[in-house]
Amino acid sequence: GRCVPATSGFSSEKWEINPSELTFMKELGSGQFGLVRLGKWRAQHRVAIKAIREGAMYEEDFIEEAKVMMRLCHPKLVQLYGVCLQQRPLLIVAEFMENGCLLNFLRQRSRALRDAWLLSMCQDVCEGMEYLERQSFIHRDLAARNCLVNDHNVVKVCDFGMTRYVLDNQYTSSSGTKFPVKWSPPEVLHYSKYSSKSDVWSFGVVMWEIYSEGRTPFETHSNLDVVNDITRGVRLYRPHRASQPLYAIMYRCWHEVLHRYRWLSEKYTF
Ligand SMILES: CCC(=O)Nc1cccc(Nc2nc(Nc3ccc(OCCOC)cc3)ncc2F)c1
Repeated sequence: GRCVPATSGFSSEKWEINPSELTFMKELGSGQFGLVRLGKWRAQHRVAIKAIREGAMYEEDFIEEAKVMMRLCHPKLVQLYGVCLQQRPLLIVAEFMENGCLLNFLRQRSRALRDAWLLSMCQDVCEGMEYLERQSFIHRDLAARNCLVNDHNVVKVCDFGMTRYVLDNQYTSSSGTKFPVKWSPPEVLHYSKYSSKSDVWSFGVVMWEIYSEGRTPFETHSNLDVVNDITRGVRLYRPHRASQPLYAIMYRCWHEVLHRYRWLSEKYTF
C-alpha cells in the first residue's frame, strides 16, 4: 500500500504538508529536536507533529534527506508523513503512536508485560531494522528511547538516520556527554564506523533494555568506563527475565564486528 495516507501530496512537493491542514492538540513531550504535539491532519488523521527547535538541526540537509526517508515504509517503522518547510519552526509530521516511547512504556508497564510480549517487542524492532538494512539505511541511534508503541502494543522504530542532522556536538562526537556510548560497538567508539552491523549491536542493547524492563545499560558506569570495558570484552549481564537462549541472541549482537551477524544473513530464530 501507499506509505502515506491518500491525502498526501496536496502541496507543491510530495513530501511537503500544508500547515493550514494541521490542527495542534496536546503536548506529547520532548523528542530529540524539541517539542512534539498530537495533531490532526485534515481534521481526521491523528498525527505527531515535531517542531524543530531553532539551531537544533542542519535543516537544509534534513530537507534533502526527507525525500529519501518518506520512501522508507514498513509496518515496524514510525511512518514519516511529510514536512512543513514554508515557515519556522520546521515541522515534521509523523505517524502517531498512542502508547508513547518504548523506554517509558517499559518502565511504567513492564511488570504487567508477560514474556510473550517482551519477545514480540524484540521481533517488532528486529523486523523494522531488517527492513532498514534491506534498504541500505543505517539507523545510527537505535535505542528503546527511539522506539514507540501504538495502541496494539506494536513497537516501531523511530528517528532513523536523524543523528546526522543534530547540531549539538555533545550528541554527535563520541566523546560528547550525550553520545549513546552504551548503545555503540567498538568500531563506532574508536573509528566512527557506522554500518548495519553497528545497528545490530544496538539492537542487542535494545533487547537487553526490553528484558531489563527499561533499566539503563551499565547503569552504575560512566561512559568512559563503558568504552574501556567494552574494548576489553566486558558485556552486559543476562537480564533476569531473559532465558539463556535469548541472552545468547543478544550476546551474539555484541561480538567484534567481524564475527557479528548481519540482519539478513542470520535470521534471528525467535
Ligand atoms: C523517551 C523518549 C520520548 O519520550 N520521546 C518522545 C516524546 C514525545 C513524543 C515523541 N514522538 C512521538 N510520540 C508519539 N506518541 C506519544 C504518545 C504518548 C506520549 O505520552 C507522553 C506522556 O506520557 C505520560 C508520548 C508520545 N507518536 C509519534 C511520535 F513521533 C517522542
